[in-house]
Formats: sequence, structure tokens, C-alpha cells
Amino acid sequence: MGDHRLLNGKAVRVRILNEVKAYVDSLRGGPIGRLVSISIGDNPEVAVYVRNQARGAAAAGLRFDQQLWGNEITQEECKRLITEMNDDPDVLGIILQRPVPDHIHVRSLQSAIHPLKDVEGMNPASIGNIVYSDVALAPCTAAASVELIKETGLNLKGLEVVMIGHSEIVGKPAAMMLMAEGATVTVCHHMTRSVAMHSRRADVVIVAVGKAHLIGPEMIKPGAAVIDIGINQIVAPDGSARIVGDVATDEVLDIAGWITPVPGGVGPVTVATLMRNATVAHERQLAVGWIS
Ligand SMILES: NC(=O)C1=CN([C@@H]2O[C@H](COP(=O)(O)OP(=O)(O)OC[C@H]3O[C@@H](n4cnc5c(N)ncnc54)[C@H](OP(=O)(O)O)[C@@H]3O)[C@@H](O)[C@H]2O)C=CC1
Ligand SMILES: Nc1nc(=O)c2c([nH]1)NC[C@@H]1CN(c3ccc(C(=O)N[C@@H](CCC(=O)O)C(=O)O)cc3)C=[N+]21
Repeated sequence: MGDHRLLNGKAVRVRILNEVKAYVDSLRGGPIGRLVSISIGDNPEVAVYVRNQARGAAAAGLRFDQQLWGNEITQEECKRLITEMNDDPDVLGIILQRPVPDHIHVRSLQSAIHPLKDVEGMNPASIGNIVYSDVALAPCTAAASVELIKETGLNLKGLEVVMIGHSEIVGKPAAMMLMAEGATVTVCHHMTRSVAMHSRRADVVIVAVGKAHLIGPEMIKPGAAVIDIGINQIVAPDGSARIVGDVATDEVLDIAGWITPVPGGVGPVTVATLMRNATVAHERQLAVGWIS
């Protein structure tokens, strides 16, 4: 990570996980439940995320319960299991990985997770809170993007930010969180007539599309910060597979002021943010007397 313009997600991950561990240690063995991570069916991208969740939980001293439910599970069975977890005092928080099989209605399951255990901030109540600028329990990748913009030292008030991608889990929450910080936010998607027209004037460009090399140097204002959320597997001519983001990192590095590498940028901070969200859930459960 030689080049100072590369934002070091691994270092931010360590800092956040240390905060989480300090919180857990402060409980001096007091009750803190387990973090339940639900995947439904097999998905390699999800597997990487869950593996890194397990590592993050171990580093933070949080008990981690990795649940892999089969493709054939019914919607009703999912709801029953989640409702049981809502009522289980040993369950601190629940995250439901996406994607889920086509026959499963993910929005319904997100709503089934009680807001006080919704460590990924995807229950409509959690998402709604972001509109009220209560961003303490927010979708992890969106929160990680804001964290990494803060790493640059840029003042977010009035900052021109262009968010490319408007998914419900990344693009939209990220835009709302940045508005809460006082940024001027433009959101682009596939219907946007000229993404480049917007990205070229931005102080910060965040991209969450899923297209390798979508963002080249011609789309970035000199000195701007670039937050690359994309995860794309590409196969090199020699047949080797590797993960790249949505940004042509090496070319953009010549013009950007800062850029998050893939891997080593947003991913590790997403994992650490999930662990920090678990401590926020614990505090909120204490506050309402769910646990003592
Ligand atoms: N590092 C991390 O923690 C995470 C990384 N990711 C990665 O981020 C990427 C995006 O995932 P996700 O947020 O779920 O988004 P989705 O895959 O659900 O959707 C892609 C988004 O990009 C938009 N889009 C598609 N083509 C273009 C284009 N040419 N120009 C501008 N916008 C376009 C789509 O707009 P429209 O809907 O109008 O088609 C849509 O909003 C993926 O690579 C994913 O793997 C996702 C989650 C976490
Ligand atoms: N409900 C839900 N929320 C998500 O946030 C979500 C999801 N579902 N489904 C899958 C995607 C993908 N995702 C990743 C997060 C971190 C890494 C990560 O740790 N990346 C490392 C990879 C390093 C390694 O290979 O271990 C890095 O970028 O450095 C990867 C992928 C979150 N996702």
C-alpha cells in the first residue's frame, strides 16, 4: 500500500475493530449475544463476505453464528427462524446476505428482522432513520464509504459527491448518509444520460455498479476522491482469475487525489462496520431493557 493516494481500508478496519473489542471488553463478561449471519443458497461473493465477517468477529471478540440455509427453504420457514431469533436473548444481531434465491422475498425477510437486531440497517425502520439523520445503524457498505471519505480529511459540508449506482443496499443509503453530512449529492444510474458529465465535476465519486473499468481517468476531476465499491471477477489472458472494482485503478490513480483499492478498500471497512453496528444494537437493546 505504498502510494499515499491509496486509501487503506485494512488500516481503517483495524481501527474500528479495536473500538469494537474495547466495547466488548468493557462489558467484563456481561451478557452480549451472538451475531447471526444468514446466507441462503451458495454464492461465492457472499462466501468471501461471510468468511471475513467470521474473521472480524473473532478479532472483535464477538461470538459469530454462520448459518447457511439451503436453496429449497421456504419463505415461511425463513420467517419462522428469524422470528425465533428476534425473541432469543442470545441473539445480538442478524444479517441476511444478498442475493437470496428467486422464490424468497428478501424485502419481507429484511422487515422480519427486528430493528433492534437489524445490524445491517436494512429494515425499513432502519433505512427510514437515515432520512432523519440517525445513521448509527446503517447499511455497512454505505457507512464504509462515508468512513473512507472522512479518511481523506475532506470537509463533507457542501462537498460535491456523485454516487454512481442507486441500489437499495448501497447507492441510495450512501446518498442519504452523505446528505446527512451536508454534502451536495448527485445520484447516477443506467438511465442517467451522461454519467461522465456529473462525475467530472465531482469532488468525490463513489461507484457501486458491478462493471469492471467502468470509471476511467477521463471521468475524474484532478485531485478528486474515488470510492470504488464494485467487485468484479476478471480472468487474465493466462486464465488466472482476480477481483477488480469498477474503476480502472492504475490509470485513475494518476489523476485522483485518493482512491480505494479493490481489494483492500471498501470491503474490509464494510466488515468492520458490521461489527460496530453489532455494538450499537447491544447499546440500544440495553437502553430499552431487553438485556440488562
Ligand atoms: N464491497 C462491498 O461491501 C459491497 C460491494 N458490492 C458491489 O457493488 C456493486 C453494486 O452492487 P449493488 O449496490 O448491489 O448494485 P446492483 O448490482 O443491485 O445494481 C447496480 C447499480 O448500478 C447501476 N448501473 C448499472 N449500469 C450502470 C451504468 N452504466 N452507469 C451508471 N449506473 C449503472 C444500476 O442502475 P439501474 O438500477 O438503473 O440499472 C444499479 O443501481 C457490485 O459489484 C457488488 O458486488 C455490493 C455490496 C457490498
Ligand atoms: N446483505 C448484504 N450486505 C452486503 O454488504 C453484501 C451482501 N449482502 N452480499 C454480498 C456483498 C459483497 N460484500 C462484500 C463485503 C466485503 C468483502 C471483502 O471483505 N472484500 C475483501 C476481499 C479480500 C479477500 O479476498 O478476503 C477486500 O475487498 O479486501 C467482499 C464482499 C458485501 N455484500
